[in-house]
Amino acid sequence: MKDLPARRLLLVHAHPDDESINNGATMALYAASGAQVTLVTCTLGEEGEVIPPDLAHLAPDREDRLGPHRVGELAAAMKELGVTDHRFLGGPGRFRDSGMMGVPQNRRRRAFWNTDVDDAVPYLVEIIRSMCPQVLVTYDPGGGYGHPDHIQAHRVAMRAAELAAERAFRRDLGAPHAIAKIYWNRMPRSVAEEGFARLRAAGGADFPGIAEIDDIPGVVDASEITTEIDGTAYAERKTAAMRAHATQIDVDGPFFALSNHLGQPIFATEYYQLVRGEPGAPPGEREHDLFAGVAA
Ligand SMILES: CC(=O)N[C@H]1[C@@H](O[C@@H]2[C@H](O)[C@H](O)[C@@H](O)[C@H](O)[C@H]2O)O[C@H](CO)[C@@H](O)[C@@H]1O
Ligand SMILES: [Zn+2]
Repeated sequence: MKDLPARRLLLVHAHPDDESINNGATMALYAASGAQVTLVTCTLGEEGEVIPPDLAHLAPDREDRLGPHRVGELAAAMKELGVTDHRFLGGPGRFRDSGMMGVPQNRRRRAFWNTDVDDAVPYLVEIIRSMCPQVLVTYDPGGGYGHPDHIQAHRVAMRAAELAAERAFRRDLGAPHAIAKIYWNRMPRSVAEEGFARLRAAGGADFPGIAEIDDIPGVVDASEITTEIDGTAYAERKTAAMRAHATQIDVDGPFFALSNHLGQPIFATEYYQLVRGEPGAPPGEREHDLFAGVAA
């Protein structure tokens, strides 16, 4: 197909930091294998909190310069993962971070949550039709943990995947392309529980508290998991990418905390649920490759 790499993976995320937390090892693994890894981030994370005191001036209720700063954090994180193709949906700053569910920022004019899905979708259709991914990764319908921008990123990603394949939809955005496999980010509850047991055994690391399992995005029963990607060889790259998001993530060895200072485990094996396309493993067995079963 054109002169594109043989394997092409597209990830759609809401804020700079989500990609490293959810898929850092997977992205590093496929980038190292020569696949094209394209990250689309829907906002700049303008409404985030700020962990380092010396950067507190960037906050949205102060200088409101957190968005541009996080663009730099994302670039540093991508360098750690070896990912060279990362884009903002509609260009940097088109859709603004909406804040947590229920805050007044949800209703701002440019808030991603306040955007009609069909106004955002064409920007992603154009990307899909230009890089022709065989695999798409995004959040489940609940956005992993209910953040409005995560829910909206799910909606835009799923709708764009559908319309990108429609022959009658906006041919000015490129030739139709059907994505072979679509996955949602998931975490088996049993693995999450084991991770928190490790954190407690380590005395909670250096964090003042420990997060709850339901703070981890996409936790489901292990029976829902179709695919696990063993990124052990890329654990240090994932951790380095998470450290690069210094305004949002505080890393302590194999553990981290967000700006709520509640410790969570870092997982080098990352889990997925195949929701569109044919599984690449026998019934009852998990895939160990997102491209399993995809025609070369
Ligand atoms: C991982 C993620 O999606 N982070 C979002 C989230 O940030 C959280 C938010 O600031 C919350 O108030 C804190 O308690 C929590 O610690 C943060 O992780 O929401 C932000 C605002 O929309 C967003 O910028 C950030 O990327
Ligand atoms: Zn997020």
